[in-house]
Amino acid sequence: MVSYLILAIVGLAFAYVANTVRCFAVNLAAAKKSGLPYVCMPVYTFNRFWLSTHLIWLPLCKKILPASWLTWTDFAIPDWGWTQKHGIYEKLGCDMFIVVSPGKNLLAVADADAVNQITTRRTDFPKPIDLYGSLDVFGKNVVSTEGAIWRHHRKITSPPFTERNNRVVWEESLRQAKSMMAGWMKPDDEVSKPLHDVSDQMMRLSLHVISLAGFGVRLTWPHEDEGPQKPPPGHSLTFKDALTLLLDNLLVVLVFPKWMMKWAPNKTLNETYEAYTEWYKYMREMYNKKLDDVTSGRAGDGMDLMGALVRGAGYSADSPPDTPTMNEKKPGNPNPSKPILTEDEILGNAFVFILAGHETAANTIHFASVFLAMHPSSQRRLQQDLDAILGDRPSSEWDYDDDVPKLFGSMCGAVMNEELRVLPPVVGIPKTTAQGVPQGLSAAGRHYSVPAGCFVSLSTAGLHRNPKYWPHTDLEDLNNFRPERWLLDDEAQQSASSDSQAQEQGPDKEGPDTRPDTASTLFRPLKGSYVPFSDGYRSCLGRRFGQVEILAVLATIFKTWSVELDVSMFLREGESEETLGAERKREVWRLADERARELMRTGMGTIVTIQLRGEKVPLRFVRRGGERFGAGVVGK
Ligand code: HEM
Repeated sequence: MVSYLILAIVGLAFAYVANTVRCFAVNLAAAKKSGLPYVCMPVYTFNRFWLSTHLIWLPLCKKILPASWLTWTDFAIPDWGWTQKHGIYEKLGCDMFIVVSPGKNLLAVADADAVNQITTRRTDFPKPIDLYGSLDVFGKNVVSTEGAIWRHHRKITSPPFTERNNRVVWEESLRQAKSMMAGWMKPDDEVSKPLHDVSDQMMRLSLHVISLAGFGVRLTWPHEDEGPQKPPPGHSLTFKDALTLLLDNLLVVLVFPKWMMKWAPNKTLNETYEAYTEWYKYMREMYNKKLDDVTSGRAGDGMDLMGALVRGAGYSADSPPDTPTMNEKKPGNPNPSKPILTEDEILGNAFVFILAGHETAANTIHFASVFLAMHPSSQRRLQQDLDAILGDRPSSEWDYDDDVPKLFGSMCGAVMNEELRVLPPVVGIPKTTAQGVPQGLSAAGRHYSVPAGCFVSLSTAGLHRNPKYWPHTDLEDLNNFRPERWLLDDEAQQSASSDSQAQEQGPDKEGPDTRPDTASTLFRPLKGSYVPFSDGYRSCLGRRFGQVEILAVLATIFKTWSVELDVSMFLREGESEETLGAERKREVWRLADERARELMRTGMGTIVTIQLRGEKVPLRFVRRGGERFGAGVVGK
């Protein structure tokens, strides 16, 4: 009996190895046929088993194998697109290459021309939607679907993203940013305490903005609340607590089945389940209220995402939900017996808007603050531009139509663009080719054939550092945050057309995105070389929403405050920042700067978006004029 078992195990192992070798040979042959450069790997980096155990095997391989056998380890961690950036393309001498493995071929792209072709040939290079299944927590949505179903979702979810609605985003962002700062400092304070949770606070700010602008629910900061908030009748958590808990434990929600979250003897799982069910209840209440508003002809305020989703699903005053023919009347409904969007799909879209919209913008504001603390002279230049644009007017008088285009075209826009260049929240935008259908692709005057069933990664980290596309002093300069690279000299500025961002409208519902990424008064990257918001048909729906929010928050903070690296951990006993001599000041700042650089180099990891996963960079905000570590002190 035992010998049969051993035989069966050996047989299975043999079959597994034989199949692995066969798959590798097939993928290698396809890569050779493609005409593209390729490198070989013994494992597929995104294989589930490898993903969960690579931290055990990799050090082991590095210990026992000779260095010449280890070239594949460059690609063996899931975040290799980030750790390698453009360096790997330089090493291989090309801007596109295939990583061949037994599981799948992967095409890595840092070529702008190829990116343009891929993003505009939607059916040839669709999204690998199996990767996005976990986003269907509440229902299918515009992010997790493809083909006709995606078109359907996109058509219904696009209308609220208009300039009129971005005005609401602007106003709420100004309000929330002021409030966040008030939570850190009293009106007479000159300096904040060391802040170790700036990223969490920015996340909260961004959540507050989307909550009001998207769903009409204004969220408050703890210092604005009069005592702890009570959940309303029928709820065990407040809306804010449910949403915050849900997003704080997002990974739990995406990975664990709901029954396990409910029944497992684990507090985090149980609490996350409670947040999940509570948020669902709130969204259903919001949905029902909106349904009532829409079917009785009452208009929604502001951006009103939920209202747009309900109206898009076919409900109106003429077609309340109990009208049997409601959906038959709607053009484009492939199956008249079913609603245009089901209730689950409406809630699914509401959830991904919050997910896609809050972390990306929050990261940008957080890292822009960290970078500005590390580069005081760029910060001063930003503040000079803010003074020139906004003068002495209080933020209640800042004007969306007048001021936003100017902010876009100033150092404020340059800081935002540069942060998104250096640290795009999505470092590899995933696409694929269909099984059985290779796809032609041309780049640098040559024609290639991308293998069928190939995973394609548009490497934002690589493209954004490709020396072909960016003004730079040397290669290292491309890794650095230098917003001044976006500023044009006077002559170039004059020849640039007058502000195109001011006239920008919402995204096209179905066509590829042809809108420029940046203001015309700043450096305009070659199309396809700068894609923090992706591009083409599947470009970000909330791009302008995010940009307006980021500009509003940066302007609010830096008009009044400066940010500095907190140096407390480098002070000796008895030392204080106020009494440090010039030399010692320079020394502690250098140490804080080095630590920040090291963390940004080694501490980043991707879960949905890229962020510092362990230790954070502590910051302090000081009233302008009271800086302790200005450009004069730190020498940059
Ligand atoms: C700095 C801010 C933002 C950045 C950098 C960003 C980036 C991106 C990227 C790279 C994609 C493509 C993802 C992929 O193909 O897998 C995307 C898609 C999307 N984003 Fe954003 N985003 C931002 C803000 C927002 C906001 C504020 C919202 C909504 C309120 C939003 C909603 C969406 C949606 C719905 C999609 C899917 C579009 C589709 O597939 O048709 N994003 N975003």
